[in-house]
Amino acid sequence: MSPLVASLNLYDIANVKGVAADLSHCNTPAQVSAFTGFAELPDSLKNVDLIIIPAGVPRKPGMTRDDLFKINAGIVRTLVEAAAEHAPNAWINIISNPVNSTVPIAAEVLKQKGVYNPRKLFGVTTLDVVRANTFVAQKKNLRLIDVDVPVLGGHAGITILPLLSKTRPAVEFSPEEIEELTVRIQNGGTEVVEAKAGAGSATLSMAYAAARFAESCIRALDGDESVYECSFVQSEVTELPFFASRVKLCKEGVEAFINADLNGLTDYEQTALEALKPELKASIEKGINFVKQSLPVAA
Ligand SMILES: NC(=O)C1=CN([C@@H]2O[C@H](COP(=O)(O)OP(=O)(O)OC[C@H]3O[C@@H](n4cnc5c(N)ncnc54)[C@H](O)[C@@H]3O)[C@@H](O)[C@H]2O)C=CC1
Ligand SMILES: O=C([O-])CC(=O)C(=O)O
Repeated sequence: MSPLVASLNLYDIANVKGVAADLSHCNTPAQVSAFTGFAELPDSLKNVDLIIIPAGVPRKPGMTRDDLFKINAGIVRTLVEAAAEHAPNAWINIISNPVNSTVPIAAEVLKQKGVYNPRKLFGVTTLDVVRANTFVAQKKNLRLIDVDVPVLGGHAGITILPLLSKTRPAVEFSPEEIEELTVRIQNGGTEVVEAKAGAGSATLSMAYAAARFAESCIRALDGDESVYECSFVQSEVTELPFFASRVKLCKEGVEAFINADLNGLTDYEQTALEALKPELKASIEKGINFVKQSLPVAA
């Protein structure tokens, strides 16, 4: 199989090139194409295997990701409707914020279209893992390539739950370091939004994260049986219907949840997990209700 990757409105030309370049070392002849809208998808690409959706407005200083809902909810709904029609079997990677709501929106749209496969719908939270690995490596003078920190929950503020106690290789952190690192990881996106002072949010680091996640999807599609990533997916690891956790990927999408990550949490992590649930639940419900309460799009 030769997985094809269709990407809708990737951030900008530089990022399209960044994703394409990063994917070029895959063993599979992956192709990356950018379209100005999925309706324009050429016939020859109708059966793409992977669709990446980063379309939508970014934050400005002072905004939360949820402030983007008003505009981005409709954009994601429209693109997923088109994806359902043109490539109903494709895996979908949702980057557009607020991910905590846009993934449930996508799921509802796919359900309405009768093509929902929860194993193939992913919210891209890879940037949280990239940040966690980077900050821990810097703090502990480790080689970045050696560090792996699972980040669970969702993709906004306190819903981002880095499990520092599960860092590989095993690392000791003081309570002060845990607090400092957790807050820095949770606020990484906001830090960039403020530094860019109105010129957008994280762009190149997101392109890197999108490329990493897309490459993992392609490897799994191609039969690699050792692919693990954190992602915001339909989930049963907590009582919430969607939750980011480490998942094992296979040709058919999510193969298994790595539930073990939630065993033996520290008191700090357990408290943070309980604290994030009401916000994440509300964001999920907001997305679901947006689709359920919308008038059907005229045929
Ligand atoms: N999941 C994550 O970790 C991250 C998510 N993001 C999110 O990605 C989204 C895009 O951010 P940037 O690339 O920085 O913004 P940008 O403004 O640079 O690019 C947005 C793209 O969306 C397209 N677009 C706008 N309205 C559209 C519509 N109605 N239909 C189709 N395409 C449309 C634009 O043409 C443009 O190509 C934002 O929602 C941002 O919050 C950004 C960084 C990290
Ligand atoms: O913070 C934002 O608005 C963009 C984003 O999701 C991130 O950088 O993690």
